[in-house]
Amino acid sequence: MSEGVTKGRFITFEGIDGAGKSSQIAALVAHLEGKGRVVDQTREPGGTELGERLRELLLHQPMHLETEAMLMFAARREHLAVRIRPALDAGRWVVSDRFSDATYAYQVGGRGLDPAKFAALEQWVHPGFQPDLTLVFDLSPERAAQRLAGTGNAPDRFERERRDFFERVRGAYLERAAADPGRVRVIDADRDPATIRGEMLAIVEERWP
Ligand SMILES: Nc1ncnc2c1ncn2[C@@H]1O[C@H](COP(=O)(O)OP(=O)(O)OP(=O)(O)O)[C@@H](O)[C@H]1O
Ligand SMILES: Cc1cn([C@H]2C[C@H](O)[C@@H](COP(=O)(O)O)O2)c(=O)[nH]c1=O
Repeated sequence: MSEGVTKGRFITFEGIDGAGKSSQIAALVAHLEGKGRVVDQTREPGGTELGERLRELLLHQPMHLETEAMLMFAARREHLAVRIRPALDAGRWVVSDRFSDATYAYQVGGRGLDPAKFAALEQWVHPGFQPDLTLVFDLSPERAAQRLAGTGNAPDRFERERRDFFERVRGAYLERAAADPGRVRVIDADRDPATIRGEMLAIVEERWP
């Protein structure tokens, strides 16, 4: 990296549907921009023209679980090539609503994908590359379902899953956090938004004052 260019950082947000990620992403982006960072906010599946088209299929079209996992990684491959890597190389910060931990949680934990197949896809698509920081918003499926019901939005294919599916997804996120505590931080999302925001910003500030 040439002198004078600030190194870009890659921060990802994770959690079961309805845990409250979206609300907090906006707060983090505003905080980082307030500190003069140039931030690229994005999401998965999605973040590119092709990725957004794949998102439509993934959220609405029934498919085999391995097809689902491979399409998640296909969208991610494009996202890395077109958006994430160029932004980081240019010194920008990238804040993404989900990345590969979501595939581990939803497809391995939730659907029962063979973890060796997940590891092979991860190794193919981003060998040796992980987010600098991952924030997992941890909430019970019961509370998350109440929150989602309150939005009045029509549920997608994932949001229509049963409670036990989300229990497994939640468990897989916690497993992933336990395996890599330096990168993955768990935030108790069953609190008021201001308290959650304070803890989230403290974690980021501690790492990059
Ligand atoms: N801490 C909180 N306490 C109570 N309600 C909350 C809290 N955080 C978010 N909500 C509300 O819960 C709903 C879901 O929040 P949000 O869209 O941020 O979740 P999400 O994790 O991004 O969900 P998804 O992954 O499905 O997009 C929204 O109506 C939001 O206003
Ligand atoms: C990246 C990724 C996502 N999913 C699921 C998780 C959510 O239910 C949707 C995305 O919707 P969001 O409201 O924007 O979070 O997709 C998944 O199953 N596997 C993945 O890798």
